[in-house]
Amino acid sequence: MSATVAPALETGLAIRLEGVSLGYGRHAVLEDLHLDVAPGEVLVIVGPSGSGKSTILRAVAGLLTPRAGRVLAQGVPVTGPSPDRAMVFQDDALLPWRTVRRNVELPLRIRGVPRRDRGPAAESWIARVGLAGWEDRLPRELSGGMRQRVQLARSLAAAPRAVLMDEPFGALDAQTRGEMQRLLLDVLRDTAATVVFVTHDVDEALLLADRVVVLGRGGIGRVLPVPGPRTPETDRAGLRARIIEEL
Ligand SMILES: Nc1ncnc2c1ncn2[C@@H]1O[C@H](COP(=O)(O)OP(=O)(O)OP(=O)(O)O)[C@@H](O)[C@H]1O
Repeated sequence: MSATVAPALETGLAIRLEGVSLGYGRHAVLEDLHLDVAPGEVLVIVGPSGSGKSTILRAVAGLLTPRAGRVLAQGVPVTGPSPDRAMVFQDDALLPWRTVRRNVELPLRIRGVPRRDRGPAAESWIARVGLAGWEDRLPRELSGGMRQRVQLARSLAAAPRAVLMDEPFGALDAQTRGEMQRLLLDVLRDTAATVVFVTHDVDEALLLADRVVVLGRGGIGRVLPVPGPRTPETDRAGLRARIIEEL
């Protein structure tokens, strides 16, 4: 009898900030942050411009080394970027000379997925974000909303264990933004990834989050659980008022 070993299911990353202080050169931005993000959780950091939201995300991504404390991913200190932690930016971060397909294939290549498997995997994600038929276009031929769809496909194609999203819909018009929020909720249902999402829009935070972290002038303020279900219809007026009070 041959024993078969089931492959380990990929789960979301547990992320922990342990007494983390962040800054640039002599400029201190945030001191002594403590935060736990559970595997598979959607944690949204909301705060005004300049409060340090992107700075926290950069530290989790491994793009900024803490001045003190540690960022841990699954208990292991983060020392640099990893394909396990995909980033999605507000600005279009696609490679302009690569087609949609070749942009989405990129993380698959980095992950070591064989060439023959990259195309089908990329195509399925491109279809998933509603861009079937656009595979061979260049980013400049797409609208801003379409480019963010490609970024979303690219970030999820290689099944990262965490997705770090920095105001990904900030530059979009209200209607496109609403479409992208619904798309994100939809695709996240099929992944186990932990999501850390940064926004200054309280309504966006309440729509997407399992928990909202309020980043105010004194650093991390309250961490508030958001009641489900995650639909635009759920009334979260009381919570909204509390968050705005904290900001
Ligand atoms: N590369 C950098 N060098 C020096 N200072 C920086 C750098 N990036 C950000 N800062 C400073 O760090 C602070 C926090 O910036 P950060 O971009 O994290 O804020 P934010 O909350 O994401 O703001 P926004 O919503 O406007 O993007 C600000 O005072 C900013 O000027």
